[in-house]
Amino acid sequence: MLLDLHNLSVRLAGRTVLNDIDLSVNHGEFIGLIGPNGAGKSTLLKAALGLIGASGDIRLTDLPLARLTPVERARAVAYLPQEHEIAWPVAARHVVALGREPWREGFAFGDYAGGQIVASAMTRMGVSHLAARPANALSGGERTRVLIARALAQTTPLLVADEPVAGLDPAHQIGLMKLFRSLLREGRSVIASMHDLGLAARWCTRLVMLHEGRIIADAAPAAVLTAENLRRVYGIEAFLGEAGGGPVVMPTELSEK
Ligand SMILES: Nc1ncnc2c1ncn2[C@@H]1O[C@H](COP(=O)(O)OP(=O)(O)OP(=O)(O)O)[C@@H](O)[C@H]1O
Repeated sequence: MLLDLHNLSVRLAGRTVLNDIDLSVNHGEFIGLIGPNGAGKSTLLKAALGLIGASGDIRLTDLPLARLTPVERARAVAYLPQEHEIAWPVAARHVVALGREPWREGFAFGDYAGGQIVASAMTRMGVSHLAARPANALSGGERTRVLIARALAQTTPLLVADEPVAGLDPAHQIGLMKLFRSLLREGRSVIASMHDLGLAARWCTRLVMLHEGRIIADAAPAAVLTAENLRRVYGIEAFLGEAGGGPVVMPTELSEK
């Protein structure tokens, strides 16, 4: 098991924001974490990584999270936060190279393998041509892709991404979905929060639907994205169909109250 959450609860400012979450991530899964604004998606991802306090059990790569050192954690899981910001005017290639930090040996002389991994992560995200550009002067979508390249360069078995497709154009959205799927063939897994239900339906192997801090569905996409669940959780009607050999989910209207 890459990640195992049991009885996870989070209270923020005196309010229970996550309630009794049980969730396991195995090798080779692309899990879409869906749910309306404020459902608790970011909180769940942060709590799972130990970035905010939570009660319950968290196991990462079969070990209690608290027993792992920061370097061991960073070798197990890479995290793309929701704010895709880079404040410093450093070259994009240096931002991606930060992903290699957890793997740097004390007195390594040159890092040929690391350099190759950084270059390959940049190629996979289509940002090689931006290598020398100051990262704080990139467009929003370019910055997001640089930060995803950094997470890929970390070569972790698990990638946790908070709204990775936000701000990407349609071609880069689909490209990223295909890239995540290709990681599964390497036995790696991805858990990503998403608002685009069409992309989630088509590319994720499993969807976890959060509503008011609780998991209300955890299954294959078609079983989670039902008319009833969409009405209850999002208050929307949607076209549910099929095209090009895969499911299509297109929100169409607000449900009647
Ligand atoms: N630092 C905080 N202090 C108090 N409440 C918080 C804090 N951070 C988040 N919350 C609350 O916790 C709930 C869950 O927030 P969270 O950011 O996890 O939602 P989300 O599902 O990621 O939403 P979105 O889709 O809008 O990003 C919200 O009601 C939010 O207002």
